[in-house]
Amino acid sequence: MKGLFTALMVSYDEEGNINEKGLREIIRYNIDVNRVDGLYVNGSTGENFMISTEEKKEIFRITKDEVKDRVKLIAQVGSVNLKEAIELAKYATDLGYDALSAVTPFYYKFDFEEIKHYYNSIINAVNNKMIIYSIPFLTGVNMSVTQFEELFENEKIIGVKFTAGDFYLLERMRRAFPDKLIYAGFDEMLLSAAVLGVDGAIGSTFNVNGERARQIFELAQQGKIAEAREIQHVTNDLITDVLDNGLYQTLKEILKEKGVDAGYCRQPMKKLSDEKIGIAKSIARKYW
Ligand SMILES: CC(=O)N[C@H](C=O)[C@@H](O)[C@H](O)[C@H](O)CO
Ligand SMILES: CC(=O)C(=O)O
Repeated sequence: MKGLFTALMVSYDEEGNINEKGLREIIRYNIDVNRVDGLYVNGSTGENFMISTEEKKEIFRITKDEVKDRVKLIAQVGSVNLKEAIELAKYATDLGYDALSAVTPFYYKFDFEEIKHYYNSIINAVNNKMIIYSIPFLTGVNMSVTQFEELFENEKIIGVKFTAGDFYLLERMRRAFPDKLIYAGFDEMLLSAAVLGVDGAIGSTFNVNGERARQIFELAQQGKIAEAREIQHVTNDLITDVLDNGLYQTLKEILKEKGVDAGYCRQPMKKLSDEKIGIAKSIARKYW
């Protein structure tokens, strides 16, 4: 389960319905061109927190059907609705997903005891493994090394997707948990995280920039830091341009430029203006 995982985008049509043909094209592009080791399905990048339970299941089903066993699959099932999270955990496990992941429960200020109960309830309901999805800038949930340690006492909890810029905490986690899987979550900090010894990375920009991400990660592992840094610089020029123009919408427009029917984002995310579509197209020309 080590390596690079794309946080999979989902193609929606202009009315916000899942475009199955487009989703399958995005999946194939990730396997054939980005050549990632796996897909992280129904994360933030999949616009998971704006869709229904049935739609989440449909995306899990289509993705597994398209991938078969060609790459590893992680199903993000986390939800403030714990019953939904358990239902999705069972569904994805039955489909044959290699691991589950769940975002820390958000919106209400759950205390640690509640968070721990949430993770153990999900993973103990199924015969599968759990990767904690920690993304404090969106959830407001910050956990300490000691709290991660308490969660990791459950052997079915095998790792964490660490989407934060706190490299002190990341180093402490690597030191404390040499046998757990740590995935870097911010693509713009991939090199720094790789130097600290993460096992892999999960990223939205890998939908278009998988090849450069691979180079950064592997060069870092070989100790070729100066070379890796040059590729991180280009990658971050790209990421800065994408973030300035609207993250998920721009990634979808770039995919369209590459012939992939990536569709639109789900409302309330807005459509890009014609001007911004033009900028997205120029980004696609500039970096490829
Ligand atoms: C919220 C979100 O999309 N996070 C992604 C994964 O953690 C990242 O891949 C970022 O999108 C990316 O690093 C750009 O900031
Ligand atoms: C990678 C990431 O944050 C996500 O899509 O869940």
